[in-house]
Amino acid sequence: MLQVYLVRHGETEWNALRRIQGQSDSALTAKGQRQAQQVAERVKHMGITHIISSDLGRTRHTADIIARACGCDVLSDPRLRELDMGVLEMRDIDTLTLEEESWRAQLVNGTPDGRIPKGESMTELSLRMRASLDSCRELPAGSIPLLVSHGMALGCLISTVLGLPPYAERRLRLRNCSLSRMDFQQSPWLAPGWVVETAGDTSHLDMPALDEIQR
Ligand SMILES: O=C(O)[C@@H](CO)OP(=O)(O)O
Repeated sequence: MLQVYLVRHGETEWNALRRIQGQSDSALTAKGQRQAQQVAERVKHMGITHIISSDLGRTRHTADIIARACGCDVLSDPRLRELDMGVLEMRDIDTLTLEEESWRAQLVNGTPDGRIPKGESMTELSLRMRASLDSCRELPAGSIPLLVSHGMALGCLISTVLGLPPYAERRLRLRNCSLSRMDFQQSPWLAPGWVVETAGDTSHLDMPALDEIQR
């Protein structure tokens, strides 16, 4: 049975300041680097064979820390990037105008093809995340990959595997450096496919991590 581990990157400067990143980037804080070391300690004896990361800086830095502990190289997959949040990237979440807030709301209220201007829809996000997950099935037998990605991106992936709409990710709390796992199950009794083994586990972190809206 293929097991795929999923890690959200460590806390960043803009996570702590409540600024929207999307496909823009900010550096890991000291706390974020410590979180990455702690998740690395947790997984280093799990036989991870491949570390596959979004190509954004915050995920690459987290992946490099995990890779050093696991003795693996990091492969880059841009399909694991965070949702493109268009014109709202780099903005402070708390100072959006009513109109801007209404664009953001389209991501979470099920508006068909809803998106922030110049940004990406949740359906587009879920399709590219699912394609990245599915490509793990092409790795050699016995591989145990670990994917390093983002809060909305991983939430969207887990939600859609469960048969929920992509925006159900709002109902999942995936804190910085939380660990999740999906298995691809071939069973004569159950429909073959992806199964969520665990989501958002932070038991390896020694201090509370922010959730993605830092409340
Ligand atoms: O892009 C962001 O600001 C947040 C949104 O949830 O995602 P992440 O910190 O996981 O990249």
